[in-house]
Amino acid sequence: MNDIRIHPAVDDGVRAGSDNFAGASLHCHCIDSPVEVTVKAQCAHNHVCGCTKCWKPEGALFSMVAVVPRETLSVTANEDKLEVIDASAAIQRHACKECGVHMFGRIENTDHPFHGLDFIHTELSKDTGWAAPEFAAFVSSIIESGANPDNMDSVRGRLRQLGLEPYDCLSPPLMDAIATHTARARGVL
Ligand SMILES: N[C@@H](CCC(=O)N[C@@H](CSCO)C(=O)NCC(=O)O)C(=O)O
Ligand SMILES: [Zn+2]
Ligand SMILES: [Zn+2]
Repeated sequence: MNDIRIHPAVDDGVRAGSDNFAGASLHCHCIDSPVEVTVKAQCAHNHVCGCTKCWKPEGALFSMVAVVPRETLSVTANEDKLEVIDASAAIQRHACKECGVHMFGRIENTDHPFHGLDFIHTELSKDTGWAAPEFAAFVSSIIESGANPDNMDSVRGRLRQLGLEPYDCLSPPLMDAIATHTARARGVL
């Protein structure tokens, strides 16, 4: 089961972040003039994601993605290299045109439960203070990217071994938050 590679940041064990960490800068993979994004907050809900939309480093089965308050994030270099991958998606992912790395995902729909939060890939920072991933989301979705359906027990077993409980959507607290937002929007709560 150990030969299942989830993501480079977790394959050798999940590393805890630092308590008094207040953010750092992220860079894309360009050697020349990399895009720089500066975040002035610790991230929250860091998780590995199996969905087909999140950016994954070469060869990784999962992405690793977290959220920060939108107002704590700014593009501080080479913003002209960024483009939105899919303007129709709930999360508008701003990626570098040259290296393809996603620098941040932003939700512009003010009715979306996670409006106000930006999605970032903390591995793009050389700083190790970022909060560690806490769970695995959209695990079954890796099959949509071509993962072998017969391997799913091993994948879920490896995730549990790493302390990353596997879910086929988001974690229960986040799913409850989405449902609460929806119930309030419908006036039933
Ligand atoms: N099976 C689909 C699932 C895609 C999906 O719903 N992704 C989630 C989580 S991404 C971060 O955890 C989501 O919020 N999507 C909204 C969006 O990406 O715009 C697939 O794999 O494509
Ligand atoms: Zn780049
Ligand atoms: Zn995802």
